[in-house]
Amino acid sequence: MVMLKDPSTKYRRFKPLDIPNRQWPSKTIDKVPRWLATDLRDGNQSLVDPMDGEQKFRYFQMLVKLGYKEIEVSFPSSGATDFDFTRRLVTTPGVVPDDVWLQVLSPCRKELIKRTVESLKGSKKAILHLYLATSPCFQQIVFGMDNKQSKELAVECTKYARSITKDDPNSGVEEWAYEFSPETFSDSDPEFVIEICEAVKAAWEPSVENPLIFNLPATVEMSTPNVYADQIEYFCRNITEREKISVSLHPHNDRGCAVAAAELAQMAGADRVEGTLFGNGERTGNVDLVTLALNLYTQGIHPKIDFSDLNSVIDIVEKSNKIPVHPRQPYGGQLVVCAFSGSHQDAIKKGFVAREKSGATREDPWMMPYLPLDPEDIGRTYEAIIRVNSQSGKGGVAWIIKRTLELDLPRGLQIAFSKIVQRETDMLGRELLPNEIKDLFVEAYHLNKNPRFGLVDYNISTDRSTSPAPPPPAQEQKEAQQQTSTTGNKKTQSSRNLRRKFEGVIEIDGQEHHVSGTGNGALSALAGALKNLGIDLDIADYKEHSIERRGGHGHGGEEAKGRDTQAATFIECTAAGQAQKVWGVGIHEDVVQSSLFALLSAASSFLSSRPSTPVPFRPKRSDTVNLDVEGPGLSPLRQEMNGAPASQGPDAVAKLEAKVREGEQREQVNGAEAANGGSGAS
Ligand SMILES: CC(=O)SCCNC(=O)CCNC(=O)[C@H](O)C(C)(C)COP(=O)(O)OP(=O)(O)OC[C@H]1O[C@@H](n2cnc3c(N)ncnc32)[C@H](O)[C@@H]1OP(=O)(O)O
Ligand SMILES: CC(C)C(=O)C(=O)O
Repeated sequence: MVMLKDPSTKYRRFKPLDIPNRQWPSKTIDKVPRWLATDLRDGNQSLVDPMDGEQKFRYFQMLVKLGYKEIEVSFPSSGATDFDFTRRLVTTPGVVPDDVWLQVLSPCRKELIKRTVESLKGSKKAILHLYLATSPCFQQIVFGMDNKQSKELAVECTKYARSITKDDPNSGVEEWAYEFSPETFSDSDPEFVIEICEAVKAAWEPSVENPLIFNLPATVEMSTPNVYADQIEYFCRNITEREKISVSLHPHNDRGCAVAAAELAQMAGADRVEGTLFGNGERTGNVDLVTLALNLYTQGIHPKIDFSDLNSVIDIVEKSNKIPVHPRQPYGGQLVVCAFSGSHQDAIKKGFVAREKSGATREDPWMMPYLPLDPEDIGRTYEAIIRVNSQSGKGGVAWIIKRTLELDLPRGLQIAFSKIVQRETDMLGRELLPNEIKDLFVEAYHLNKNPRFGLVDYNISTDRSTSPAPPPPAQEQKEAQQQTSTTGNKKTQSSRNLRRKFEGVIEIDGQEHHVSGTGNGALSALAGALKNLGIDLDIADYKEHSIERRGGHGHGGEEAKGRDTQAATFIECTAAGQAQKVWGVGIHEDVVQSSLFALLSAASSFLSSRPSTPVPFRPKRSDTVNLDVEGPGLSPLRQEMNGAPASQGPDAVAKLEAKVREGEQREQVNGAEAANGGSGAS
């Protein structure tokens, strides 16, 4: 079987209504309709496994909690489950609030109407809902009835219903309302719909205070939504005693336009909408009440339904229906507050940064690229907004780091880290979760543990052996402003433009060593010390900001307790004479220490980026070595390391590594000798 070449022979084009002076296109929706949730009836009847009493009960309680005041709870004549459930609602004290209407559905069959009415005995507010098909297709095929017979049956059943409900003082219900649905309204002759509804109205005799509900279902959605709106406008204009009528919509979603149909039809004059949460229902479903409500909300109209915790609603709906909410479902779908693609993430991130900077409160106007609704308003978190896969760019990655670690990465570091993330997503072939990205960052920039270097102790002092320094480069101006003489965390004010001396103990690959170096500030003094180790790094970029955090990362895995302020430092280094750039990150309560950590982080990355390269020089444990002074026999090796670009190829690197290992072995022998009573001098 294939699609027809000419489908017009089989499918007739829908003939639109001729109402040339239609008003609805220039109307707007400016009020909340009456909502009727039919999840427990129309939704339930379409499930593979309809809900049991317990599931219906829990679902009902959720609908009440959300704020629905009219709930179609069952088709009581269908069997014990629905009948007993209705009885349970009516007879369990406190379950149905006084302002909530229980609605039940019955076909136009007297014995079924009677049973239906019985199920409500004892309730406060009840809506009896009868339906009868009015479209020629249904009349002819299903019922074998013409218009006249349909009208007679509708009137007869309405009169019967009236006699056992509002006209019966012993009905056992405090307040009755009546709803009639000309089923397949969307495919019915509009004039006949008016005719049958006038007859039903006359049989029921509604009042302004207690209007009759004419529910006009698109039982099957058969046309574009504007046609449905025309049909509704036609009905609203032509039905008499409009003030005694509540015009209700019941759109199904066969063409995927149920939401649009419901919205245009409200513009056309409807007062009430029937639907289900997330659109469960026959075939393609009923109109989605969540979308309708939140569409209103994002137009500044509170829908009177509280979706503040949409996730728990989804949870109950999915468990009860045994159907997952589609990841792309408007508002509720898992993916609808997420952006994977780089340019979307970038725009959203910029949007949030701008909002934060402007000091906007939660109530202030929402202006956010790609996000029509503030996810927080429906209980969804910002963390979920940006998700990272191989389509993502630096903006999204930076956003995740901002949210998880409170770090504002400089642009260059964003680019560098996003390459690391990209490599990982390409390798894994899947999305990376925020925590995985955070862990990747912590590992890449050694926030928990620097694999090669550890700052054990240090002292920054004025280097009195040298003359005042020339004007400092960018990062050192920053250092100069800090101008601290620091021992551990203690700082004292010092004079400007004096050279600094770093003296300290650095752990290198597990062994502690005394090192020293000088520079225009603490950072460059450490850089000087590293240079003496053969790691010649120039600082090309330096950024720093403070972070207020509760707990979180510190170097060496220390957890900061309580709320405290820390400094985050980002340093980009170039290896002298090479194009290679590496970033280092440091976090510490002390700003100087934070920058020293950042440099050691960069140094570690620099070495690690050169495969299997050990630290060029490894003095013995406990040796005190002033590396400002060239150690005997060290210089050639160090020079080789400095001068050996990674591009020299594996052979060159291997040779170099062999030399280094030889040197290490020599040192170990020396160390053993020293331990056995040697002088320990290098
Ligand atoms: C558009 C809608 O969603 S309408 C709601 C549909 N929901 C349900 O049907 C769920 C509950 N239904 C049921 O439990 C059963 O179908 C019952 C109890 C209503 C009827 O069961 P049965 O008597 O076994 O009939 P069955 O289901 O086989 O067929 C439906 C019958 O009702 C008739 N019928 C259908 N709609 C209506 C109506 N609105 N008014 C009167 N009769 C109707 C059909 O013509 C058919 O009659 P027939 O047996 O004389 O041909
Ligand atoms: C009973 C009616 C309202 C119905 O469910 C429909 O037409 O879809």
